Amino acid sequence: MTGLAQTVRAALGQPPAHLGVAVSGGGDSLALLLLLREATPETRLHAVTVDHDLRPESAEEAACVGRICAGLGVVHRVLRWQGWDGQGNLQDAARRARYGLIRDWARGTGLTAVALGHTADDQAETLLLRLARGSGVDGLSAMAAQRDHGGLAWLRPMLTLRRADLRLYLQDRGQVWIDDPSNEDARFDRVRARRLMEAMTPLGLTAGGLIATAGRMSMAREALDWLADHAAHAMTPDRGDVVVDLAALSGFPRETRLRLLAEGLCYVSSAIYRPRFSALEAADRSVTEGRAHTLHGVLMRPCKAGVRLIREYNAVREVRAVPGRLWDRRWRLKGPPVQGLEVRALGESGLAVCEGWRETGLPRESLLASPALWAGGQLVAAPLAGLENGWQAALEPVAGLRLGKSH
Ligand SMILES: Nc1ncnc2c1ncn2[C@@H]1O[C@H](COP(=O)(O)OP(=O)(O)OP(=O)(O)O)[C@@H](O)[C@H]1O
Repeated sequence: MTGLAQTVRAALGQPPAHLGVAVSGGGDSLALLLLLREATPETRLHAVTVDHDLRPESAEEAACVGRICAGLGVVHRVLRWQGWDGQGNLQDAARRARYGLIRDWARGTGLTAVALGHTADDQAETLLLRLARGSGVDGLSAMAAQRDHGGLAWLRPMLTLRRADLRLYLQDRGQVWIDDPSNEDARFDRVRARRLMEAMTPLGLTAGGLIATAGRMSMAREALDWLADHAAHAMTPDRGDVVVDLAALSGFPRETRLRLLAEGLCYVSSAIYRPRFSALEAADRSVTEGRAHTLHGVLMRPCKAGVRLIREYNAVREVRAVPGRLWDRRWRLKGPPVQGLEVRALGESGLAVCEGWRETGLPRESLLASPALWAGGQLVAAPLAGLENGWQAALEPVAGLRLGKSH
């Protein structure tokens, strides 16, 4: 077995019997395919290519990956992106769509893990781009060799391998790869970062050095996570809100408090991304001085115990869902099957109908932004405000939060 294949094998640990491999046809992911074949002969590989249909050649390129796979005896599937809806940034939309398509395909195929071809060079470029954004320890940390998300294990077994070595490996085997012209397009930050790195080498600022930094940042992140775990008792979820005991957090470093605050905000707003560090610092200043603050769609209101994090009514005023489906990405109302009902925020008009709301012990602001069931303008149920009518509100916080886990 070659040295590269040994590294891949070691990074995989115990490889599954069936493994998905995301192959764009570029040098990195083709090397991944060949290395996995060499490193894990007992594993059955299932290759997949997403055709983003953004360039005229893309369909032929996907078919070319199919031919390479056929030559290697590996099953291959092409998934086609249905196109961009014009929202946000095209690159980002394509990337999200790619992960979504691969996830659905993997689940449908019965796979539990998918391997990706990220390399040490990708890590170094990412670190450079994050530095430009002023990222902290989390953003500067190395990518994880395994990340569990969406019911799948996403494996990156080539994180310590260099792109140039992978190219040599392919050349030695006479294996050609597809050069995506966007890899040379200086409109993309990543391409500029790659070029910049070459220019910085004489300064001693090399990919190797950046990767070492990313590795140390990962260790620092582990330490900070450990501290946050030990301070998490100061954050008590309460029916969708979070009550922060500021006194219990007082002995902890500021970073720990900010980390937990960010997590509390994500828990309440069901946001996947954390607020910007500078915004978080401003919010922390306000609440420690006993002032209310609004951030990330969350109202931070002083209370007896410290601060209560409450979903901001304005952020959910327009949010609607069919009963049984997720509302505000975290609440699910469950009840008898009835046609023509809709989930919306309770709001002022709804709260006026809930006579017993004070007995719930929840503040008015929390109830205004709580999920309620409506038949047109008629309130049918508001479980959090004490009007149940056979309906229950179940909370499903976004995955991966410490608060969701510990309570
Ligand atoms: N069109 C594609 N079809 C299948 N797999 C792909 C495709 N594009 C990328 N991949 C997979 O993703 C890996 C990383 O590629 P790339 O860095 O371009 O993607 P990214 O998803 O934008 O990266 P990141 O996750 O770092 O943002 C590739 O090595 C390959 O395994």
